[in-house]
Amino acid sequence: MPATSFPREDIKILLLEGLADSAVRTLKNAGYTQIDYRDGSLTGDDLKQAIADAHIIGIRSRTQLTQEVFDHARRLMAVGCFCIGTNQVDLEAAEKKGIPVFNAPYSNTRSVAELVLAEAIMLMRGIPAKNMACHRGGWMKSAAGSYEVRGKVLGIVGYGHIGTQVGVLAEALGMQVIFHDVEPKLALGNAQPASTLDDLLAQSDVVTLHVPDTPATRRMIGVTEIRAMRRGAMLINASRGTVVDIEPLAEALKDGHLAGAAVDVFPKEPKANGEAFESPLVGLDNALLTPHIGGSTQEAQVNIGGEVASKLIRYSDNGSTLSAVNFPEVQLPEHAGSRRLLHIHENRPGMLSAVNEVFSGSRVNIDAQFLQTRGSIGYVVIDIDADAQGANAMRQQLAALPGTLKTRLLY
Ligand SMILES: NC(=O)C1=CN([C@@H]2O[C@H](COP(=O)(O)OP(=O)(O)OC[C@H]3O[C@@H](n4cnc5c(N)ncnc54)[C@H](O)[C@@H]3O)[C@@H](O)[C@H]2O)C=CC1
Ligand SMILES: O=C(O)C(=O)COP(=O)(O)O
Repeated sequence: MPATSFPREDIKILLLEGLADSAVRTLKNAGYTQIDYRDGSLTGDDLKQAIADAHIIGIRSRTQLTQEVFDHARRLMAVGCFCIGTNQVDLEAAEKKGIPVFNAPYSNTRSVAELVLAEAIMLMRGIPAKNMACHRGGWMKSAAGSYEVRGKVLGIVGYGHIGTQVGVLAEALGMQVIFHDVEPKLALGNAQPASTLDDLLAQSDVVTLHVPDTPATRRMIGVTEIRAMRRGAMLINASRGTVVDIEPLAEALKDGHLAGAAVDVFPKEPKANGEAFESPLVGLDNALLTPHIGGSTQEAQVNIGGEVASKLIRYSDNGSTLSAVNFPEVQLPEHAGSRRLLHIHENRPGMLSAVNEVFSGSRVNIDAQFLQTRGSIGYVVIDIDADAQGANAMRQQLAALPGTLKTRLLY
């Protein structure tokens, strides 16, 4: 195993939110032994204290990594989001500190899509209310308000990885798929783009949301949009709780404007199992509520554990940042025979020449150099022919350059 800047067993890894065993196994197999594994999420001072000495942190969707938290993370070099969404991380704050953030963009896509399809069927059959009635000793045997999904219109808002999967599965059941996205998208199967969001809302029997949490999607489904949906239509939200205004949704379910809703994500979610869940939707028989488990399947979690842990290891061992969400992406070859210097800096004119200046004044030979910039940061990787001491001296000179955010040396 090639040596890294300091021994792998000295690299402290904090894993929160009960990540799958595959994450721990992958890290241990690569030689990382200092793993602080915790089942729940952390907040406030507990999080700041726990992250203070960590070199790598792994989280899921609950842990909020804010600017303030990053300010306490003195040694942090990488973040792994063991999920799709990265809205829980202040990506700009991470970027400004030279910390790449990795996620698993596809590993739970199918799990969410399957749940959504099942929910579409459940809602069209009025199962949430019938199930509740049975639990209360009632019997609601009736075809009133119960429909097949075949031939019905499914409106997908956000036609990305999950949205397209939902569309393909829904067509297999004979649904007619329309979609709305802010980007031009290749329509799969017989899906058709709606001309506007309003057009989609007006046409759909079931509307399902698959947009990320962004300033533009926050409360994008408010009272106006809910009332623009067809009377008796259904709404599914397995995206983020911020996307739907929950009070008007509760009202529409109570007054029958909407016949049902399936909601997996909420504006306020408990931080851990066992903490009380509160929502205006609680107690409504036509609301199918799930505790943010769209991506919580064995298959998804095992795959995510291996995928994100591997990305963190590659960055730690080799410097590669492929598929980082906030960082210049560099896919690097092995560096056997060379010492590798990583220099993360503010992306401003003259940085590269300042870096090269350091080498032109030295007797150190450069074997290879890679540069990539993105947004406000630049990332230079320099493979050099030097002994450990010489390489470390070069690293110190690079670290002293104005505009430097972080340097690392891989032996
Ligand atoms: N409930 C759960 O457990 C899970 C929830 N999610 C959520 O689902 C979201 C979507 O995931 P993916 O499909 O993988 O993401 P994606 O990035 O592949 O697709 C999102 C789509 O939304 C579109 N979009 C963005 N802003 C929009 C707007 N204002 N109006 C209309 N369309 C807009 C994008 O152009 C893109 O096509 C994630 O960001 C995450 O928040 C993801 C996994 C599990
Ligand atoms: O992948 C995502 O974005 C999700 O929402 C799933 O998050 P989780 O891993 O269940 O906390």
